[in-house]
Amino acid sequence: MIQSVAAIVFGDGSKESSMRLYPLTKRRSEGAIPIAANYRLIDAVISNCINSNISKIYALTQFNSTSLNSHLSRAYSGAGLVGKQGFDVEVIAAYQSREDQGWFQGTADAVRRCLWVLEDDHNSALEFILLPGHHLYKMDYQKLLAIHRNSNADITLAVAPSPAYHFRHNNRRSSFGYVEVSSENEVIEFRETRESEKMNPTAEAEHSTNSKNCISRSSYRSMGIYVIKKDAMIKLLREYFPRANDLATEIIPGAIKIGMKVQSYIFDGYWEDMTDIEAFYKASMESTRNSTSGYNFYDIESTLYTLPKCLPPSLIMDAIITDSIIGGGCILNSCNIKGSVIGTRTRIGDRSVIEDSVLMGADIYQQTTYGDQSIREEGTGIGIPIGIGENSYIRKAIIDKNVRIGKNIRITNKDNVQEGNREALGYIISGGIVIVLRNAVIPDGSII
Ligand SMILES: Nc1ncnc2c1ncn2[C@@H]1O[C@H](COP(=O)(O)OP(=O)(O)O[C@H]2O[C@H](CO)[C@@H](O)[C@H](O)[C@H]2O)[C@@H](O)[C@H]1O
Repeated sequence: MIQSVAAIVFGDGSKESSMRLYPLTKRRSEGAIPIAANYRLIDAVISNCINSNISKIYALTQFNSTSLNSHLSRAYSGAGLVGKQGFDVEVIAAYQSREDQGWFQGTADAVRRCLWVLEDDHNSALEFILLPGHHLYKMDYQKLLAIHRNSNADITLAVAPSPAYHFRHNNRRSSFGYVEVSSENEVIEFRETRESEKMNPTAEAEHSTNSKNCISRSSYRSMGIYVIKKDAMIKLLREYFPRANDLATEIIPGAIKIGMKVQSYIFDGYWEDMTDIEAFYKASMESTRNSTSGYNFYDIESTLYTLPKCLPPSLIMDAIITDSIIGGGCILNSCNIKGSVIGTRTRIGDRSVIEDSVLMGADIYQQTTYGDQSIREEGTGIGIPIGIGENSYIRKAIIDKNVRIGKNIRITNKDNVQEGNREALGYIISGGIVIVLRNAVIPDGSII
């Protein structure tokens, strides 16, 4: 286990950052979003730490953090993580004190206000690895740390080639970190680039020679992942930039300006930073295919950990299921499921068809008999049990947790709406994908 480095995982900081995956973040932070039937997004980053033998992990949480805090402490604290003794995830929820009034104002402010914990005598870390908590990727952080140490850098950024995908589809993205590096991969320039300022994608991919400085340059996208020497971090946050709130827009460019050594680690593996609903949907659909693209959930060399649950095996009766993943404890009657993610404790009624969709499942098994007519009031939604009723058709949708979907409904985005807020009716359409809100009730016969 590496004792000299500790990880700082960012939960979710603000209303703004939580909007990119809205409405999945209406009542939870980004890291707590269920993914691939059995997991939460934050499991990917925590598992990277565990698989990289980083034993001390601080999770800084603030906005909509109840379910994230609960998942982290139940899954990874104390005896929760079976067979992985010595690992510790410490949740530091945003707090106020006599000196520090108000909430954390950004990533730099959050770290600064937790320095007293990070500086603790019991904490032997000499470096910190700072990680966004909602990205889906596998990275051996030891490789990143090796680059950082071998180049004797103060800060090392993980960077990725900029895929054209982000330029073509990502209209809602407000900013990303644009990095220029020298032929030795030292960072020459870092700036957080607004959508309107984006460089031409073809030009960006090209390597260029800066005639003035005679430096060969290449451009990359920052992954928002940083290794920082403890001393440098304390100096940057307390002495040089005591009022800076944000790491990306203030601290990193500031460090380059004052001459600190900022190195880059080029990562060319699968990485999805979940910048919007379309990205989440795409990553979910990839999880249903046995292909080399996408996140490998089946890699025994790097286990994806999560909260162990005492769930019975899924009960599948006369159903036809293709190209799909099914979580634990589901009850699937005579239904047809294709290209879909079926979350834990999902119930689906007879003759229903689910295609290219993500069902997040349920937190509880309902005690009512499924479809009990005696408690149903037609057209009102009253008496509809959690799950999908019989004879319903759902295509290209995300159904959040604990949703009660009646019988004979159709969710296919029949009018081909691209963006639409129908929260009062229990759903939102984003990028042409219908998202049914957590706990929503969709009455019998509804057509969306
Ligand atoms: N006060 C707070 N407390 C706890 N958590 C907080 C927080 N404020 C923010 N966070 C979390 O910290 C992470 C970074 O969030 P930011 O909003 O600062 O940057 P963004 O994700 O847009 O871009 C970043 O990541 C992209 C890659 O996705 C880079 O390109 C870009 O340079 C970089 O700024 C997110 O996981 C966010 O939820």
